[in-house]
Amino acid sequence: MVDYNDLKILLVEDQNTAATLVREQLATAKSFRFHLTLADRLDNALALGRRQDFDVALVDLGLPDAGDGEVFERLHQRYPELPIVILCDDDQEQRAIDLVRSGAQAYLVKGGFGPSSLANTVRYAIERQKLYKAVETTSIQAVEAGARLQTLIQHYADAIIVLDHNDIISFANPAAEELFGTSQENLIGTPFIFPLKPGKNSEIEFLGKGGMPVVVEGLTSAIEWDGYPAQLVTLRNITSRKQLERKIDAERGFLQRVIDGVMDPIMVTDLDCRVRLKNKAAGQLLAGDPGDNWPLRCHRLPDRPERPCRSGSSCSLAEARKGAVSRHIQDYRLPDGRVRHFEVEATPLKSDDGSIQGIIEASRDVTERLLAEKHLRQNQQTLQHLALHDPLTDLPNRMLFIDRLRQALAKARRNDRPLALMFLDLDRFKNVNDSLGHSCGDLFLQEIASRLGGCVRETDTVARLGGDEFVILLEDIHDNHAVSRMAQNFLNSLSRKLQVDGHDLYPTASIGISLYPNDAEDAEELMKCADAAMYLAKERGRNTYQFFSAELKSKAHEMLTLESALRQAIQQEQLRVHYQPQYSLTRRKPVGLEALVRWEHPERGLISPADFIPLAEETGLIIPIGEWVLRTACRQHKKWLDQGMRPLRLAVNLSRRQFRQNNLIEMIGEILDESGLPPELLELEITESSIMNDVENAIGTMHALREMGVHLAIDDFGSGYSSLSCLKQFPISKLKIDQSFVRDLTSVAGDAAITHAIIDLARNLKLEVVAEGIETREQMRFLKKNGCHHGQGFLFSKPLPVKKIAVLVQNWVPRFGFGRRMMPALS
Ligand SMILES: Nc1nc2c(ncn2[C@@H]2O[C@H](COP(=O)(O)O[C@H]3[C@@H](O)[C@H](n4cnc5c(=O)[nH]c(N)nc54)O[C@@H]3COP(=O)(O)O)[C@@H](O)[C@H]2O)c(=O)[nH]1
Repeated sequence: MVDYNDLKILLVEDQNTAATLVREQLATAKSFRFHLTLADRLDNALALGRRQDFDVALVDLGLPDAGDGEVFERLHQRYPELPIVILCDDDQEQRAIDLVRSGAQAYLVKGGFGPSSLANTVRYAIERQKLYKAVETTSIQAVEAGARLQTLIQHYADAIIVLDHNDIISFANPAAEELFGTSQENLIGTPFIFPLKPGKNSEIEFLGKGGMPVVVEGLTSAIEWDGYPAQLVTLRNITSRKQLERKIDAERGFLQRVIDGVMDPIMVTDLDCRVRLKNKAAGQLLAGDPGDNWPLRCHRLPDRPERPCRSGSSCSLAEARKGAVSRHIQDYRLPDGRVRHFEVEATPLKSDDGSIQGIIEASRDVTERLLAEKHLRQNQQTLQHLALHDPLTDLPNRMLFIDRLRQALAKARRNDRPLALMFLDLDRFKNVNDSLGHSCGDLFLQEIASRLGGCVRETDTVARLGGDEFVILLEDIHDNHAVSRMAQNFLNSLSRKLQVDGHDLYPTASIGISLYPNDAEDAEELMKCADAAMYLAKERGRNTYQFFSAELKSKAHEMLTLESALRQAIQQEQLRVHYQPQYSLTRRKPVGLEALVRWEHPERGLISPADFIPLAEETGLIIPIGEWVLRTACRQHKKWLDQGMRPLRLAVNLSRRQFRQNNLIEMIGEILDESGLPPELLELEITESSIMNDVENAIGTMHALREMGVHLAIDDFGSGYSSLSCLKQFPISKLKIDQSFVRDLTSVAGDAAITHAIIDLARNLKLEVVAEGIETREQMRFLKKNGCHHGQGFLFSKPLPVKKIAVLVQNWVPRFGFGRRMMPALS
């Protein structure tokens, strides 16, 4: 700061007079107070300037050690901010003016100024220097700012272009050169042809350097340039960004096409339930889908517009937030109004850091599947019902009954309560079936089922085991009297008149009763006891009921013991086959042999098949026993043939169970093959009841056997219920008159008449006829006289073991009235 109260003035003057004059004039002027320092040489002046800061210097042009103007130049050079006033002579004025142009602030011509003009000039010089300094500082700053702006523009990444009012480029920065691939000189003066909207971002695409497509984002704004209105255009190269965007778009498009190709709806929602991505199928699902306006709220919105989502356990988002995959069934109402069921699998959408961003929902229309499953369930229920119920009466079948019985037993055991089981068998139901036909039989059984159902409490169970067998489970019974009353109720209810197909029927039944815990403790035993009691009821005249008794118990026990002994007998080969000859009553010679099984018990001796065959039939043991008998007899007979015995017909019994055996035909074929016995020498005896049980299947089996060449005979004929119309269809070759008729044919007129009728029937049907159980000559004569072809019985021979029968057959001599000589029977 200049202090005019203590102005420091350097006077550079070599002449004392002139110096004194200056001092005096300054003092006289009194314009300011000053301190004057005199330097008479340039060296001094420069040295003084170094030691002290002067406010102003008055400099004489000529000094002894410096030439014209040199003083100013050196001083100004050394102290450029020091204001200098040149003191010159008249002839030096031009030189002084030059020096003012070179930086001096003012000049005074010696002798030409007074005190005030000197003081004013000093003050003027100081102030001018200050002003100059200020201007200089401002200029420098302006220049620096301009330079910085220039640098920015030069290095700015975006192209900057200035267009004049004719859209001619008047300025372009290096980035513009780079963008357009040409120099600034070329650009300037060139028209700018791209359309840009003022104040708005516009995208322009053109071919840049090397013909490569370039995309720029341009913005234009109005400016003043060199005093004229102009447009400032900035262009940002967004080619890479665009390429990236296009790549992303392409990938997104690809992804979209891929998921659009998936027929099932796929949807990605964010945590705000907004749909971020969806495929075509999902779009079609969303009723009211705003199309391009998506992302829309989550798919549940159409249902519940007031809430973003049906939260709760079924909400996929709730599960996804926990990071779990969830599956649920979701109903969608399609735009056409139909409601379809979708199985939605919701998987959490995770970001790279594992945080959950949203949810991926893949849905599948399972409407048809659910429908099919529903039908399947219904079918299964139906099947299950069918599996557990009797199709004719809709009563529980054996399987369900046993299950209920077991449950009831468990309950009875827990509660320490007795229960009763009734085994009910209709009396002579077979007659109904045979005489009125199966459809009437079915109606009959349905009515019986309904009557039985009407007699029981809800807690009791009535079931049909098959055929004419029913079982009834009575729970929570109080005493035997109550059970008796119930049994009598059943009998009473059944015995009411029943009309079937115009026929009046009066059904009766035999009921066997077993009690828990008195008779047995498990289901199977209870059933056996009731069954045994039912047989007793049958024996005692039918249409009655019987409780299981101790006597029956011991009989049942006996049967059990027999069963296990019979099993052992098979294993230990205690069975034997005996043979009984069959004779031609006219030709008086053996025509056949019947194979009959025997059980050679180690302790009890020979046991009759009548004692074990029924049990074997009941337990199924008849299957291995029957096969063994057939195999043994066929082998034996072949052996006899090989030994030269005359070919006789071998008769083997086929039980009811064997006859229904699945592999019967294969088994017989295999035995014939294996034994080598000609099939025409084998005759299978089938009882009437075996055939009549299931006539249709029986006929099929018989035909198959006939085709093999095997002969068939109906055993015990007359004791069953063969319908004559059926008989015609049977491919049989023989009827065997039941021995019950033969036994009394000479004494009971009815038996003789039946026997006669059977023989006539056989003749009419062109069948052979054989009478069994012939014990007397009278019987034989009667039969022979009435045209019976063959006979079998103790009169000729009892069934004999292998060795004896062979002797008998080989040494056969007619007797017993066949011939003249009478011989005792060989047995
Ligand atoms: N499924 C099979 N059943 C068989 C088999 N072996 C025998 N049986 C059947 O057992 C029942 C009893 O047989 P069995 O004690 O052998 O009695 C037979 C003869 O001994 C007996 N018979 C023969 N002649 C007379 C006689 O003059 N008087 C008289 N009281 N009995 C006599 O008849 C039985 C033969 O019967 P059938 O078979 O009907 O011709 C019996 O039902 C056998 O069928 C076998 O291996 N499998």
